[in-house]
Amino acid sequence: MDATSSASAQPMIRLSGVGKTYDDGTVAVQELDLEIERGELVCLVGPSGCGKSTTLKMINRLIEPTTGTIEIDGDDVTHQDPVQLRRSIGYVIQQVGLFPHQKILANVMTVPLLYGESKSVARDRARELLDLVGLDPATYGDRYPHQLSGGQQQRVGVARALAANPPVLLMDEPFGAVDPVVRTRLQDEFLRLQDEVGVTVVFVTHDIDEAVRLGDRVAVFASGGRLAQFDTPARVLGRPSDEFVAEFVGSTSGLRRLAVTPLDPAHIEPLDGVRTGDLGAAVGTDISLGEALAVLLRDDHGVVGVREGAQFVGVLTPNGVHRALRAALAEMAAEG
Ligand SMILES: Nc1ncnc2c1ncn2[C@@H]1O[C@H](COP(=O)(O)OP(=O)(O)OP(=O)(O)O)[C@@H](O)[C@H]1O
Repeated sequence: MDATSSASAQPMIRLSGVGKTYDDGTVAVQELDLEIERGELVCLVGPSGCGKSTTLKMINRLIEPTTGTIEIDGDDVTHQDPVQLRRSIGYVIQQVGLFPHQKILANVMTVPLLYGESKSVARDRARELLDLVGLDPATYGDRYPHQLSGGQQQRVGVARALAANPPVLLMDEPFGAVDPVVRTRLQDEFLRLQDEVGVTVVFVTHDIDEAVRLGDRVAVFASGGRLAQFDTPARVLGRPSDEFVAEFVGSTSGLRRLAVTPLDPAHIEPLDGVRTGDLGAAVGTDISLGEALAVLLRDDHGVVGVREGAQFVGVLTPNGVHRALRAALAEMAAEG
């Protein structure tokens, strides 16, 4: 095995036996073991005060653990210079922390400049990043932070955190302060962006809907910093590991689970005889069952086109979706 393959075989972030007891005796995190793969998006979720933020801040050493070790890409973070470490890890928080007296472009440029890039390289990089987060640099670059909406400021925060090309991005309730509609849009955009950039993300939220929507895996914390379950969204919702998780994910977990259950292609029906011009809405083949149901309910045509790229490959009908729902619900019931 060469150096590259052994490096990529290990998790990007590994917490082993990590604990934090604050000076006043508060146990914020207990004996935490967590391994996060390269390119994975892991959500830490749980009720207020269960140790999510403390865990996140131990990864970039804003807080020192009392016990255990934390490795990033195989290197123990406690052996690294904290300032250097923090520069190499992106960090996005709810209070974006943009410099109020600097224009947006200058705000994003700070990071490449800090790394010793020339002004012109830093400016190009900042423009590219603003574009990446969906803000036209020509429109927004010359504005000051207070001239942007909360959601737009949050995007700038994400752009700035990505400016150093960090392998790891830590996010603490980044979309917590924006209204639900903007929040959903930011979540969608962020998922696309994360896919494109391939960065490993640890994302703190107290909102189970946000966690199952974004996370490849979800770590559910119980109070006292106990990790109650670490699993895929579908399994956390479908097979909670204990009473606490079951209660936390709530009684609507069946519905939530549909949102993370992919539509089985077996339930897409052939196009036979349907003129694509007659189809109202169209969806992709990677749609979730929950979305399929929602689109069908919204659309008055009763038939929704399914596209792969530009090509129509079939249709969704109320019958097909009904069959898919029954199959998925039966599977959930069988899993108990
Ligand atoms: N500096 C501190 N000194 C003492 N106790 C602290 C300190 N910071 C946090 N705590 C306590 O540690 C526990 C975990 O806090 P933490 O902020 O990690 O929780 P959280 O899950 O992120 O909560 P929230 O969702 O409310 O932000 C809480 O009981 C909190 O009161």
